[in-house]
Amino acid sequence: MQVLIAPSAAAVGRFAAGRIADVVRRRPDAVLGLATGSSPLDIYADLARQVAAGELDLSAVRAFALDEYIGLPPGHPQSYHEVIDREVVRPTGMDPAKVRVPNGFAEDLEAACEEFERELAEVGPVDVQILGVGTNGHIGFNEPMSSFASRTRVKRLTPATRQANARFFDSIDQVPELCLTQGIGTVMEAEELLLVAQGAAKAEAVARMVEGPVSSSCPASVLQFHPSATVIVDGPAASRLEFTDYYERLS
Ligand SMILES: N[C@@H]1[C@@H](O)[C@H](O)[C@@H](COP(=O)(O)O)O[C@@H]1O
Repeated sequence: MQVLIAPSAAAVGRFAAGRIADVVRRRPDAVLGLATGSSPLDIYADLARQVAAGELDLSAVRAFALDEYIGLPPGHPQSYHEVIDREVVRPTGMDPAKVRVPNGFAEDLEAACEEFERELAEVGPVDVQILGVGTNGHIGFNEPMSSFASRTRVKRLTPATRQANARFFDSIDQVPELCLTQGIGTVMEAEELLLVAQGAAKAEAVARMVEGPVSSSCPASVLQFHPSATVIVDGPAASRLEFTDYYERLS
């Protein structure tokens, strides 16, 4: 695992976007793994800036989102389908026909998970998977105690995650209780994992992920087993790390 400490939250996004842009310049139809949440927003903003400046073309990229709420109607502004469209696809000029989000509104959710996995197997592997980390160490919506072998499936959100995501809704009652998420086994098949975290609220999760034992009590710790995982954090998110001499500081 490579750990990089960036001088600011914005620099985390800029540096991660640079890595992704390099992959797409080498392979214009690269397969990207997209994450939602606040953590990757600076990445998407920087990619959009590069596209607007004519430095990057994302129109041939294929992309798969990590997760989706169950039960939000199509078009709901907080459904991840909408979030990905609004924050990633439209600003960066990706082709919506090449972007897949698990279908949380399917009548048969198991079949929707199988179809998502089938398509990922056909188009994949994912070249670069973008990840954030929850304060409880979750990746995607793989909450603590998720199996490291898990595939795309229905999961129940923990009260802590519903509370953390309530800021995107009018009240916590509106936050769905169930979701679809790529499994940890699914995520680990990506060629490269790029996890970003900013702010002191993530410091403990970052320390457990990077320096703690590999355990499903902190799902993100599985990144220690990935052959090509990079964690990019700002100073506050790095503040609980003990072995900082071993990590690279970006300038
Ligand atoms: N499902 C998402 C994750 O993909 C995200 O990485 C994490 C952290 O969110 P944030 O980046 O907003 O802190 O929790 C959310 O619930």
